[in-house]
Amino acid sequence: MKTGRIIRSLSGYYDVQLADGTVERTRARGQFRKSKQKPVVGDFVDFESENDEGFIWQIKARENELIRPLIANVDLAVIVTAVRQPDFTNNLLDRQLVALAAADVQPVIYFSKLDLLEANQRADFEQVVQLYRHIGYSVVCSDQEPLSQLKQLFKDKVVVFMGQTGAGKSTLLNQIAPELNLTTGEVSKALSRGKHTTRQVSLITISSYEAMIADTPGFSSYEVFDFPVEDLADYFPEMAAISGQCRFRGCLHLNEPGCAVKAAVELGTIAPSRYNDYKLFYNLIKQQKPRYSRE
Ligand SMILES: Nc1nc2c(ncn2[C@@H]2O[C@H](COP(=O)(O)OP(=O)(O)OP(=O)(O)O)[C@@H](O)[C@H]2O)c(=O)[nH]1
Ligand SMILES: [Zn+2]
Repeated sequence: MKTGRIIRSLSGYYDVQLADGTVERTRARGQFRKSKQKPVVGDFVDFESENDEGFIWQIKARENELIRPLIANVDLAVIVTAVRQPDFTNNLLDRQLVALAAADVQPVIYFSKLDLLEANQRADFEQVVQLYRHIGYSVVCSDQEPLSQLKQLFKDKVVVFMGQTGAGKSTLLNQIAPELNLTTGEVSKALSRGKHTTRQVSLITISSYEAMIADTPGFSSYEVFDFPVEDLADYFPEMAAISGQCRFRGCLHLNEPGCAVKAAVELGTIAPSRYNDYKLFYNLIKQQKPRYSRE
């Protein structure tokens, strides 16, 4: 029996990479389908394979799992966020941060197109950069030697890229891995194929970064929030850090007296934009059809 990580799946076959870097082809047992457990790219599996034939016998427990693209055990997600074309909005970035936190995937914020800002606009935008850094997020700016910073963050990690169309995902990926040769400036083929066909994500080793990169972008802003509304504050790190100081356990930080979060907003230690997005997302989740109940 061998153990490795699935890096690609193609019509019933899986390419599994072993610790020494070699790749072997194998298949999933029929039994997985019956139990609704299906191996996905990123999974660690025990398998057998000889001359490209054999079976996966066991899927190891997953650290996390993204649905679009379907991939398991992701270490980092780079949220590519343009400051212009399209214009930056806190809402979109916070949405993606919340979605990643709910999926238990560590985010990296990458601000692209900073070169399009005039000097005074760039100085103003630094407040946004500092706001997110202060919360504790890793923030990389396109005009501050981004590649060397990303290199440090990516080491030994499995990385997925996400972000709005036109945000600059392909452009950034081309800088990191020119060998991928992605088309930019239009809906790039390599990155968008996943939306319309059954083509699956592959994990590609980028040796100069000592990292593996998913060649299909991750979910973007249009996700519904797929968790109970009571969990929302957990996904705002600066709120989660102080919610224990609220007078009431289970405080939703809306109208409750003695709310430490609201006090922090008034003091300015929590940014109004973040708290507004919290309230906005709270209402959005409330309006969604209830898929979770806590009874
Ligand atoms: N000035 C400037 N333009 C950029 C930057 N990054 C990307 N662009 C441009 O923005 C446009 C969109 O970039 P892409 O890399 O194709 O964006 P994408 O996120 O891959 O877009 P989709 O493939 O539609 O998802 C292209 O014309 C790029 O040349 C940047 O840092 N500065
Ligand atoms: Zn509270």
